[in-house]
Amino acid sequence: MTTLLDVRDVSKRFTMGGIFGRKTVDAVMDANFSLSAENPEIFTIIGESGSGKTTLARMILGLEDPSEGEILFRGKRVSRHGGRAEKLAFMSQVQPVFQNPFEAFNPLKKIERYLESTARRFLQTRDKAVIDRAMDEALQKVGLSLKEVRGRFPHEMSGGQLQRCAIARALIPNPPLLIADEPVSMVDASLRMSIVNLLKSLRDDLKVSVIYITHDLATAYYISNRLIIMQRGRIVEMGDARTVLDNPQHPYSKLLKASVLSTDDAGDGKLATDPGMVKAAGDLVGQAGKLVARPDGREVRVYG
Ligand SMILES: Nc1ncnc2c1ncn2[C@@H]1O[C@H](COP(=O)(O)OP(=O)(O)OP(=O)(O)O)[C@@H](O)[C@H]1O
Repeated sequence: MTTLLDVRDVSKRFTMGGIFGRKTVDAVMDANFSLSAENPEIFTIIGESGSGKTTLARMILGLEDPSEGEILFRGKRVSRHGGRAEKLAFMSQVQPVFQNPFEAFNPLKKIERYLESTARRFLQTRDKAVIDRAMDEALQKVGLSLKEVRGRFPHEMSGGQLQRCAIARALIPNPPLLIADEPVSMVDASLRMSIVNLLKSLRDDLKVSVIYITHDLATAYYISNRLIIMQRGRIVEMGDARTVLDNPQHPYSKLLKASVLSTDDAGDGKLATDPGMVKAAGDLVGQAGKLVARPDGREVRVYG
């Protein structure tokens, strides 16, 4: 297997405050997983608020350096430092899609301006015909066209359409990997599934791998190949998405699943939790993980 992304023993500790009020947060602890270059997949990172999902994504994007461990993309170490050309080459391979498309676009700028500057930057050309073609191709991949988008400002589009434009922008350099951090949580409920299906078709039709970060177990179940469940910085369970979600092994994963089924808040993407159960699950985290063989022959790794 050729490895696309290799996350090896990665931890991130933030230190805040001065010498007297110093505080540290272990945002990510000992994360390990890898994605294959040959088999594009949707790899989901799930966990409630503050569990370290975004920090892990920022390290994969080279926006933060790990405190320990290393992240390799196609065998090369990902780092916040490095020259402009090196960064551009990396960014053409790994592109982010953020949560709020309305924040990703300046309300005073036409959408095509963003697409244009991305195309100019990655294709290293000023040729208008080449740039227009690249923009149109990327927009077609998300079910839009340059004709539909041209001349429009962000507020003239729905959240779903704007998120498609953000995904189109990310696709301009033809990256093999997208990191989508809660890409549907700010999109109208009625349009969410169309974005989720779009991620699925990027994987199936364009062979793009997607790291999908979410609170939402339902969409995770629907599109993911594999997933990891994070709690307070640690991966507590990892495996085939349906195997894990059909029959979670770790107490925290069980709790997440139970919370979705039992609270009204789940629709907002926030999971209500019982503090007693969270503590019980938390106490188990930090013990060595073990592979659990399931009767159907599949395996999940369970920590605790
Ligand atoms: N730059 C930073 N400085 C200090 N602490 C940070 C920083 N970034 C994140 N943290 C802390 O690290 C922990 C993990 O945060 P992170 O944003 O990665 O979680 P998350 O799972 O993405 O949460 P959410 O779903 O709310 O976005 C939290 O306790 C957060 O407060």
